[in-house]
Order: sequence, then C-alpha cells, then structure tokens
Amino acid sequence: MSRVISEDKVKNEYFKSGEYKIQSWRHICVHKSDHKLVEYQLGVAPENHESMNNQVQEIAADCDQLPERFIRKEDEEYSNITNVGESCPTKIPVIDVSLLASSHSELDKLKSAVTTWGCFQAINHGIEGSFLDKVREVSKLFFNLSAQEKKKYLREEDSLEGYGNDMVLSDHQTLDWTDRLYLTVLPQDQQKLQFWPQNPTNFREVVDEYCTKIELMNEAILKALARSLNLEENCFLDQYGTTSSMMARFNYYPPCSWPDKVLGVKPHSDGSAVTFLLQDKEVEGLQVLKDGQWFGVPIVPDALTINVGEQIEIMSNGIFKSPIHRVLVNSKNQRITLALFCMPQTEKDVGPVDGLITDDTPRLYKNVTFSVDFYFKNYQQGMRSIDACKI
Ligand SMILES: O=C(O)CCC(=O)C(=O)O
Ligand SMILES: [Fe+2]
Repeated sequence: MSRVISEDKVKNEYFKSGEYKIQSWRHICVHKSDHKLVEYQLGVAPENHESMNNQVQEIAADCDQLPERFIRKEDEEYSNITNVGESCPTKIPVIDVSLLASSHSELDKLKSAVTTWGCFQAINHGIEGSFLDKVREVSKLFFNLSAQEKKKYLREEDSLEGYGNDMVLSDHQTLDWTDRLYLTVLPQDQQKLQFWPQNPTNFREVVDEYCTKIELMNEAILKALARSLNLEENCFLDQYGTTSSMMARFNYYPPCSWPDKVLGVKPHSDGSAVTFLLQDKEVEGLQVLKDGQWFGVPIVPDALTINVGEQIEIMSNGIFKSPIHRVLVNSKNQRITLALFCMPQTEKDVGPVDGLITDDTPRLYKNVTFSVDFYFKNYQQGMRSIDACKI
C-alpha cells in the first residue's frame, strides 16, 4: 500500500501541522521521473500512524483499540509453543557469586546453569540491595516524566541511542509493547550526553556508579566461566578485550489491555558477551525458553539475572547457551527493567577459543565481528544473529 505525495506537501503541510508524522525518511524514496515521493505505508492504515510515532506509554494511556502493528502474528517463530512452564522459583539456577573464586561446587553449578538454561540469578554479588533500589528509582523517575520532557531525549533517525519505541527496521515487523532508553554507558568518553536524562538530576551519577560495579562483576563472571571449563581464566577476557563497551537499555512496559495479543519483547537472544538484567522489584514478565517450554523467571530479591550472550556462546564453541527469552506484559501493572549489555571490543573478531576445538568437538562458528547493525537487522525479523555465524 503506497501513495504518491510531493516533497513540499510532506515538508510544509504534514510535518508542520503535526497532523501526519512520518516514521523515518528511510521509508520514503524519491520517484525520480516526477520528483514526487512514494510513501510506503508499512502496512499500517494512515489513522494508525500514531502507533508508529508515539511512545507505547502514550498509546497505552489513550487507546481503545490495539493498533495492528503490535498484534502478534500466528506464523511468528516460537508462537506455536503453547506449553508454558510455571514460574517456579526453584527452576532457574541461583548462583552465589561470592563463592565462585573459592568453591568448586559453585563453579560446577555455574557450568551446569549456563550449559542448560544459559542464564542464572546471581546472588551475593556485592552490590547492595539499597543501591539497586536507587538504580530502579532513577529509571522510574525518568519514565514518569511527562511525554514532552522525555521527548527531549528522543532517538535520532538511524541511531540506536536515545529514548523511543521499538525501532522499525522491516515492513513485516511486529512492534514490541515497550519504550526504551538506550545509552552507551561505557567507556565514559563515548557517552552521548544529549540522550542522558537531566532529570532526575542524579541519573548519570547513579548509572555511572552502577555500570562501573557491573563491569567488575562481568570480569569476575568471564573468569569463572573460563575456569568452569578448566580453561586459562583469561581466555574469554582476552577476546573481550580492553576496548570493550557497555550498552544500557532501560525498558518500560506499560500495562496493556490485551496482554495475550502483544509481547513486551519478542523472542530473542542477546548479542552481548554477557547481559546483566536488573528486574522490576514487583512485576514479573521475563520468560526463558528451555526444552521447548517457556519458563517464567521469578523475582529473587536483590539478585541480578545474568544471561549468556551470543558472543560467549560463539567463544565457547556452543558449550554455553545464549538463551532465547521474551517478555510478557500484563493488564494492570507497568514493569521497568534495566539490561546492561557487555560488548566485546569490535576491532577484532570473536571466535571459539582454541582449547575447545577438538576432533570430537569441531569448530561450530566462524570468527565474526558482531556489529550492532548486524544484530538488530536479524532481531527485528525475529532471527538469531548467531545462526548466521554457524559453519
Ligand atoms: O525486560 C526484561 O525482562 C528483559 C529485557 C531484554 O531481554 C532485553 O532488553 O534484551
Ligand atoms: Fe534480552
């Protein structure tokens, strides 16, 4: 469905009046013969264009009909999995991080967790519960600002960073029921401060402190993962590199009157080396796929949920599993989480470490440079980037 409109009309009338917004100039192309623009409607009726531009928080507050673009399609991958495992506190492994340097049995538990579930709940990690509450508080204060105030930090076109709804990368994409604030947090000299909230005033101070703590924990986890396979403890860290980075995704899931029809986040695995998720303290929603079933990840007070990212799955030659996970929303409560993605350096490619390639366990993945663009292109189409790296 497309129609032709002139460039002047778009710029002078539609844009200025604000009655008709266009998602992205990427979706407009010049019709060379008559210098008109062809506007691709991306399968959305004009009256639903608001759903492409407004944040989900605004749509949720003022909508009596679910916009088409959010409705899950029956033929999407994993949609035929109806057998949903109960949220069971004893199922998702709980690992005591303070024991990993000294206890063999805790290291074995870690290995078992990441080779089966691909995720675990980290306790006794050394970050005070009261500080985690502070991180939750600044996230909440940001999302509670007025829509107008938050829009000061809107993502720019073709840029990942900033505040916004699900990024549209394909015509067939079903939108996630979520708004996000996406920031490069480390190294600090790569922070794009124009996207960092000024309000609450301590936002940057709290987030910086949190990320510095997580960076240290990430190092400890990467060492423990190597030791759990009887490898030299720096073998993952060496590939991770000294010019690694960290991305923060603050996720806001508004309540939705049609919780069965949408997903907060579609099924995916993370493109990081390791992801540290600070869950909402009261509202569950995260599910992990294991043995053909979705399992709810319960809230464990003061724990951090740690996911193996696709890049560690590659480095471990497939021994560690980067779990497929998704987020459900509910009709009553908002949910706020913070995912920190620890990303290896991009100057060098990553690949399976030498010690893990044997005659019995041949190399499963090519050496790859895992760019953010590469990841998101696959993600929005519901595909795993790691599958594109298989030999
Ligand atoms: O909000 C959550 O529980 C998970 C979010 C997530 O998977 C992500 O941001 O990659
Ligand atoms: Fe994720």
